[in-house]
Amino acid sequence: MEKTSTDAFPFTMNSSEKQETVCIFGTGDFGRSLALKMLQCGYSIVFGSRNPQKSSLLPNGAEVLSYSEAARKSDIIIIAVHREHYGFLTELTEVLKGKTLVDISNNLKINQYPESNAEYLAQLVPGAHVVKAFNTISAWALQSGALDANRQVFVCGNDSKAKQRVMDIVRTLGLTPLDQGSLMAAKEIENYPLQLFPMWKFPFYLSAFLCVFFFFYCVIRDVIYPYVNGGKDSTFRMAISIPNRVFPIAALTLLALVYLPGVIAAILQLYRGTKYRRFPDWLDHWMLCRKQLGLVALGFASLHVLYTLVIPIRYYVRWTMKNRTITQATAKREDPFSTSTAWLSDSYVALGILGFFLFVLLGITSLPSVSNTVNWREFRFVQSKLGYLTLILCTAHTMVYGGKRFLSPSSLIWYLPSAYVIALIIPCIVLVIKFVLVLPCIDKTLTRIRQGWERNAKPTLNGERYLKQSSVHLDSEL
Ligand SMILES: Cc1cc2nc3c(=O)[nH]c(=O)nc-3n(C[C@H](O)[C@H](O)[C@H](O)COP(=O)(O)OP(=O)(O)OC[C@H]3O[C@@H](n4cnc5c(N)ncnc54)[C@H](O)[C@@H]3O)c2cc1C
Ligand SMILES: NC(=O)C1=CN([C@@H]2O[C@H](COP(=O)(O)OP(=O)(O)OC[C@H]3O[C@@H](n4cnc5c(N)ncnc54)[C@H](OP(=O)(O)O)[C@@H]3O)[C@@H](O)[C@H]2O)C=CC1
Ligand code: HEM
Ligand SMILES: [Fe+3]
Repeated sequence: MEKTSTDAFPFTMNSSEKQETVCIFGTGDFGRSLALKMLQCGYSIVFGSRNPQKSSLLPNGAEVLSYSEAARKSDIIIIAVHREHYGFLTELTEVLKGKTLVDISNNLKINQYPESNAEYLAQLVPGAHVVKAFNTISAWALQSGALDANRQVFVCGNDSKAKQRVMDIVRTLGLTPLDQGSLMAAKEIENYPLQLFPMWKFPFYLSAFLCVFFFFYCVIRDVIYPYVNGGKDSTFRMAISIPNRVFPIAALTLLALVYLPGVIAAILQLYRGTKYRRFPDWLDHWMLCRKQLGLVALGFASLHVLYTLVIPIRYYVRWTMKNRTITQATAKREDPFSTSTAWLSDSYVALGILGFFLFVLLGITSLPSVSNTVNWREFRFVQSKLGYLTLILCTAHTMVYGGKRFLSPSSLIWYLPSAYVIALIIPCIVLVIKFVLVLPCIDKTLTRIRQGWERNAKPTLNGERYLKQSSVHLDSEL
């Protein structure tokens, strides 16, 4: 279908509305940036200011009046003033009656006040329609146009017409309005810009713990043990060898922890015989940050691949190979070619490559621009089915890497097994339980539960089942 020029923009104002006048209270950073952007988009702007004569640096074309005069010029007023300075608005109650006030304010810390700034504004000026918007956009981004970070503008308000008008303005500015409902949502919207990677905390802390634990574990086995038992200085291993153990082990462990909650969820649902009971908080939170866990795991796996690529150029590897060649030459001995070793080493590398390929595919599908193009079944197929295949390949890669040394007593050092053996524990548990869950007899019951069947549902007169009156309590058993 031929795209006409008007379709090029998601939303354009027709010429009569072009001159819509919008009033902005406050000639500070945000007021000025927003005014500039709105003037560029065809609005006419009138500022309300404490000192109209003194206001400088204002965009050309914007009028500056006192607050009360400016309020008379438009029925939509954007309050670009800090909440602490809202007091003067009570004197304007009459002139603001029936008008739309847009609260854009943020606070310095989460839940700084008992009520949201928008609800506070609504209390100060009860006759006006308060709409929350723009607080997630920075003045700088508005001015510089660098809106890549976040184009989303969360909007909420009790009056749907007023909210719609604000959303139209948001669209005209090339931003994406997200209706969050009534003014009760304002508190969450105000807390949003103050959060710092809320879903990344657990994955980051867990990764840090895994790296530190396995680093020291490998130092004990690879540096301290040879030193204590032979005075050998292997500290150089801390540069590449040990990180190239820690990173892949962290990747494999985190990958397994991405799929463990789904397995626990399934066991819980089977045990309870229903899906209508909430998961315990720790499991809910764990499930909600699987994406972050998976992406951190992919990061570690990528590091491992990079470290592995440099193995052949390392001085220590080249010295060892040269030395081994000279030793054989002087001893006139040639190590026989071992097909099984060749098989083992090529297979584990091949498994690693395939596992990493799928790992990257999981990462790509989690990009919003990609996940928005697939439906939920396709998304689940990649994330769940191919996700498990990734876990199987990476686990197999690690097992075959161990090869003949795997679980052999000779690889114990001070009774400590090789680090990769420990890394295999969680993935193997997940895969074994998953294998049991997909057995037809169990899978059939689980599927029925997930389709709404309940083990203890009481039958009713007309034979229909209705849900057990299990109130949705938090299940504190676990
Ligand atoms: C690189 C990488 C990127 C990733 N990106 C994403 C991503 O973008 N988005 C994402 O979600 N995951 C992402 N993941 C994590 C993981 O791939 C998905 O969460 C995947 O869907 C998990 O599949 P699963 O079979 O373990 O569990 P699921 O398929 O999620 O769940 C198993 C069953 O448990 C039940 N269940 C699941 N969640 C709940 C719940 N909250 N309440 C009640 N029942 C529930 C369902 O009935 C479901 O059938 C990523 C992982 C990696 C490695
Ligand atoms: N800066 C940003 O990037 C963002 C800011 N916000 C929100 O926008 C609002 C304005 O922020 P910003 O523009 O940065 O703040 P500024 O301090 O730069 O400007 C605030 C303006 O409020 C007016 N004002 C009215 N009464 C008072 C008073 N008693 N004391 C001080 N100023 C008063 C002043 O305008 P005048 O002198 O003309 O009266 C002043 O310029 C805040 O609520 C902020 O949380 C939201 C998102 C991003
Ligand atoms: C291109 C992909 C990959 C290649 C070429 C590769 C190659 C290798 C190599 C050569 C080793 C031995 C390293 C050494 O001896 O110093 C190794 C070990 C290992 N790899 Fe990979 N790998 C790949 C992907 C992965 C992925 C995706 C994972 C897991 C998510 C993984 C997990 C491991 C683990 C746990 C070890 C054992 C580390 C140890 O204890 O020494 N690998 N890999
Ligand atoms: Fe809770």
